[in-house]
Amino acid sequence: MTTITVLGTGSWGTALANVLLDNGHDVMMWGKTQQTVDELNHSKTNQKYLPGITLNENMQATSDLKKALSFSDYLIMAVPTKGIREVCQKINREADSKKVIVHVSKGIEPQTFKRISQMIEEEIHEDFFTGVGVLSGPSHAEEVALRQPTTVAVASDNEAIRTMTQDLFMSDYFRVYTNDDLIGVEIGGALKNIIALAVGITDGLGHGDNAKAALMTRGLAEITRLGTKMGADPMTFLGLAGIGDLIVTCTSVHSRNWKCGNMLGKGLSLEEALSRMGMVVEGVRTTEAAFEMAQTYNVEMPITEALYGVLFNNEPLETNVKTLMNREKTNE
Ligand SMILES: NC(=O)c1ccc[n+]([C@@H]2O[C@H](COP(=O)([O-])OP(=O)(O)OC[C@H]3O[C@@H](n4cnc5c(N)ncnc54)[C@H](O)[C@@H]3O)[C@@H](O)[C@H]2O)c1
Ligand SMILES: O=P(O)(O)OC[C@H](O)CO
Repeated sequence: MTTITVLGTGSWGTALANVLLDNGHDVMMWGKTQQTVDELNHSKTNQKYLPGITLNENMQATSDLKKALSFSDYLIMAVPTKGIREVCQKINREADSKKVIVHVSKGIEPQTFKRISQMIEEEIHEDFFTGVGVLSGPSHAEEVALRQPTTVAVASDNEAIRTMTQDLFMSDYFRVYTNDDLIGVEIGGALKNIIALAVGITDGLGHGDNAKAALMTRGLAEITRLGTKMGADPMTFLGLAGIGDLIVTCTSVHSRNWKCGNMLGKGLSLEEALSRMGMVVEGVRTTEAAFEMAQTYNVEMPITEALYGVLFNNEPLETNVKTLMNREKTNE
């Protein structure tokens, strides 16, 4: 049995804590919302994020970060990309020992173009830092919390973090592969959300499966182009953190990014769609980052550019579909 601290009491942090508890580990969750913390402790549920699901009976949580950090030196960080730096700064204030941090978030920071492991490395003081990894792949919290078969990859430059994380999470319903391409695993997880938004839009517009397949296939080409420019191994995009996650996010009824895109396709504004979601839709912020990266590094990303125009410049959906279809003819 290992002690583990999970930071973030949203859908994904809760589902992953449940996997670790099912594996017999001693887990402490930390969240900033006292009501959710109380519910996890007393009802063993998290109705806002995982409605109708009863969690492991040993589920425990606290809103006291110092207590959560003194519980374990192995941290799972499960907060949206936007909150990563803030949580790291809080760790610097409250920690008293070195930590391994495995994050499970999927995004890239606009303007800096930083991946999440890079933000963590920048923010966490060396006195509190052992190393960083990422757990990613096709995995919706709603299914993991129901113990439905799921496969993911763990990546880190540190082999001990890869194998330790694999050992802690592996179970008969949660299979973990190691991967030594940290850049590729993080980029794949982040960029697939852009394509899922685009697929949601095309589905919302009433287009068919041909359009969906086209966006996924040409989307994977964009992800691979930018990813390799950032230093990823192109083969990673044919694995769980690449095409695997792209498939699930573009086709699952659980996907927040697909649902948000679908509402846009049906005519809602971005503000309306986001407020109806009530959960993080990482692809919106990542579209901003990837659009800027494409310009800066001169990478061709037509789907990302079209989506950026829709999300941030109020460009009409149908016009952008026509623009994509009528781009200069080219070779596949
Ligand atoms: N939900 C999934 O199925 C799933 C699966 C794989 C990866 N992810 C990724 O995990 C990350 C978290 O997603 P989620 O689905 O759990 O989101 P969510 O919207 O369900 O929950 C987010 C949680 O983070 C908390 N939070 C937000 N900002 C915070 C801050 N600054 N400090 C502390 N807590 C903060 C919120 O209170 C909430 O509890 C995202 O990057 C997402 O892409 C989600
Ligand atoms: O629900 P989404 O769109 O945030 O996707 C969640 C996970 O990344 C799927 O693997």
